[in-house]
Amino acid sequence: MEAGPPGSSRPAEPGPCLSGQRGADHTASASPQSVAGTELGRHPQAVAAVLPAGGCGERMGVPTPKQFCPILERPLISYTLQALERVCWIKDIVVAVTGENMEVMKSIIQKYQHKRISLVKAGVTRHRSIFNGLKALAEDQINSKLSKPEVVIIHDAVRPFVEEGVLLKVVTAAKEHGCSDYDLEFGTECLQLALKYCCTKAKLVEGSPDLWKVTYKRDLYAAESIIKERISQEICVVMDTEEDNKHVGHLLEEVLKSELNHVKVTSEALGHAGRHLLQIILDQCYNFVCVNVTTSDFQETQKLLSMLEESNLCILYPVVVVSVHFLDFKLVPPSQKMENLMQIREFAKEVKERNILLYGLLICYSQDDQKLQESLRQGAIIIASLIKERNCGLIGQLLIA
Ligand SMILES: Nc1ccn([C@@H]2O[C@H](COP(=O)(O)OP(=O)(O)OP(=O)(O)O)[C@@H](O)[C@H]2O)c(=O)n1
Ligand SMILES: O=P(O)(O)OC[C@@H](O)[C@@H](O)[C@@H](O)CO
Repeated sequence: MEAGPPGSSRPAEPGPCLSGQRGADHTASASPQSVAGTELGRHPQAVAAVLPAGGCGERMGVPTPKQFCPILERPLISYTLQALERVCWIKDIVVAVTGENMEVMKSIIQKYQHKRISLVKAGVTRHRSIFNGLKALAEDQINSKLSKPEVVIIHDAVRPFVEEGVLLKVVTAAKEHGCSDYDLEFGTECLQLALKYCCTKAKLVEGSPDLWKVTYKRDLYAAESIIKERISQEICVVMDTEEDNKHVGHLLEEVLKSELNHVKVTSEALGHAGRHLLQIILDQCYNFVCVNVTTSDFQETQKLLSMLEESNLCILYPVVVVSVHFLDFKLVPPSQKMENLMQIREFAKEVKERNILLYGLLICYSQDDQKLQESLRQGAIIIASLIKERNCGLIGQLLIA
């Protein structure tokens, strides 16, 4: 990622920050540095980004260019766009794609509801693709919806984990710094190009370890693991009753808390028309454990699924729902219960279309405290693994603890 001015060597005067956009995704870029209140807040507009996305990904060794390779069924470039567009002071994002991938790119923008994106034709080299993006930003076209920026961030479309803090550092450096021997020594290609041919002053700023580029196939697996980890940090246990503290769902919640001590476990009842739960959904919790005890088999789970389907939560990431059912195997033979629970396969197939991964979990409810604890612990381990793996092949399966 580099910052440079489009056809001008004036220092940056970046735009105001309206940080904390509604619905902005916290998992995309969990930057601890909020830009609000920094110097960016004092200046009008002026930052744009150019994303070169016109390569063919030869080193990846697959037919699909790597920027369009799916991670959790969503193209890699969509994660990069998400990371950039949640930075409110970047006014325009110009993406350079090849003519043959223009329609693919348009459909990605539409499907994942990306905003502030313009497309230009890529060139035969990365630098030419960037140049085309810069030209679009520099042009004086009457109908152009692009505002002329004073600083342009150049960011590879295949670096999905860029954070607001590092973007801010780059933009500030573009504004403030000159060029040093150190920068020359450790310059990247773009930087060297700028130094050799432009009168632009340049500064190399330190990035974060997450800024690596997806280059080889193994990088796709690494990116997928990082994304899965980010969306697995919170679990909401949904109870089918509000008052009962001895509810077995609370016991499960306690066990989940002790088994998964790095994960935030909260609980919520579906009462009050699910208002609190709705807030949890809006706050982007991607994992739900729905405990069905006092109501009939899938009543609560179905209510939760409807709420999730109505929300926009599932557009960007697959949401995991584990429908938990308790059964005293000594009193009721599992086969009897199974018959009803088998419906889960149909539900799971339906909601998969909406990016919800539904799993079933039958926990042995023993009158013996020790045995019950053991089943709950086993249940918690299964839940943890379903959430961590997000395995589509296991949807609709009824697992037994
Ligand atoms: N003619 C090109 C070549 C590359 N890029 C983009 O530049 C970024 C970084 O380049 P690189 O990792 O080298 O991508 P590829 O050229 O696709 O990969 P490879 O070198 O393995 O073919 C990528 O987002 C890539 O799409 C581009 O916009 N136009
Ligand atoms: O070394 P690679 O060819 O993988 O990538 C080189 C460049 O595309 C990349 O590092 C730019 O982001 C910096 O100018």
